[in-house]
Amino acid sequence: MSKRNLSRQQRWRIDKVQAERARRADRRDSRDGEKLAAGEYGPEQGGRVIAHFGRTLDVRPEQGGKAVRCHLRANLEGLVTGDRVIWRAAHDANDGVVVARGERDSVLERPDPRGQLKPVAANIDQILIVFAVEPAPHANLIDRYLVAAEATGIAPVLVLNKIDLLPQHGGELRDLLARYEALGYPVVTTTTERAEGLSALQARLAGRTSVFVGQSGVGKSSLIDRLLPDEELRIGALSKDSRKGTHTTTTARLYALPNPGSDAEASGGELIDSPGIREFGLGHLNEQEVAEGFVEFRDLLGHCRFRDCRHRHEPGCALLAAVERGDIHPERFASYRRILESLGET
Ligand SMILES: Nc1nc2c(ncn2[C@@H]2O[C@H](COP(=O)(O)OP(=O)(O)OP(=O)(O)O)[C@@H](O)[C@H]2O)c(=O)[nH]1
Ligand SMILES: [Zn+2]
Repeated sequence: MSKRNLSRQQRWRIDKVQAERARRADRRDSRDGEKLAAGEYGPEQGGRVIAHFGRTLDVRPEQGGKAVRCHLRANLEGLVTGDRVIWRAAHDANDGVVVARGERDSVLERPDPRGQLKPVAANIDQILIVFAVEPAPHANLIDRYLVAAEATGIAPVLVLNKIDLLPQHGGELRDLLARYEALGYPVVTTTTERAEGLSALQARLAGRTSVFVGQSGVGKSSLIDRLLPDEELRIGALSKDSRKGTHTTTTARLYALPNPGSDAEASGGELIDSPGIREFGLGHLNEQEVAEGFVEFRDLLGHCRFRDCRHRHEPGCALLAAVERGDIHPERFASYRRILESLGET
């Protein structure tokens, strides 16, 4: 539902709250400035944001150890979970201050209530699109997720869960998966019903930062519960002290996954999760971006006879010709058309 049409009074109240926040941040920042000048903070070190609550962040030190609650210098805006930062630990307390943000390899954005794209997480290596034997996926749904993932520039991976429910020969689902594998997408199968049911997924997660997306009921929570069995890990490995003030927000959190093997020190990979990340919309994409989200279209785009070809019935359309030849699967092309039709609906 859209919350874009805020009443004037609501707007005024929001502006007032924001102004008060900014004033508080300014006061805190001038205190930080004094403390920094007075040498009350240790040397600069690297870290990664594992959660954020407004201007307060939890930062995991690069060299390991518990996360530290930090605040931001006023000149730093828009930090998100997954960001790499430079920070300094306070000498006299169990907190710190973030002084700089590192370059981002990637950023995941979502529309805010006003419809503006806002970053929600950074430095993600792969988007795991979870679907399941039940509820059976519609090819169009997988394509929608793939197009949205392609638009972020982050590599998508397809995860078929609940393979314990798969009929003997795999049926239509196997054919569907083969189609996506032929397009170059990695496909991983999982089940939470068997001890080794997650090993292919764990291998895929190792050494990377991932997010899970997918329709309701496909088993995202079940998978994540199995990957992070330890409640302590889920809370984010904060020290008891800094956990006290933790707000119960729906902020994105970064979790270090335990290595399923015997070597506890090796990286099992990292996971960034929040309800806002799991839901995935296409509303902000235009026609060109949707077309580019179909990997097999890319080399053909720009080769239609008419420069403004919309790939409907135009003569000399490179996409339609590729469908004719069998180079583009008709169901993928139908998906493309259906996504275009749905663009204006949200
Ligand atoms: N048979 C079978 N059932 C599973 C498997 N994984 C999850 N389920 C069941 O599927 C149902 C939905 O799982 P959830 O983990 O809640 O799904 P979700 O994707 O997190 O759903 P939302 O929270 O609505 O987004 C639950 O009843 C799970 O027990 C599996 O591998 N095999
Ligand atoms: Zn065309």
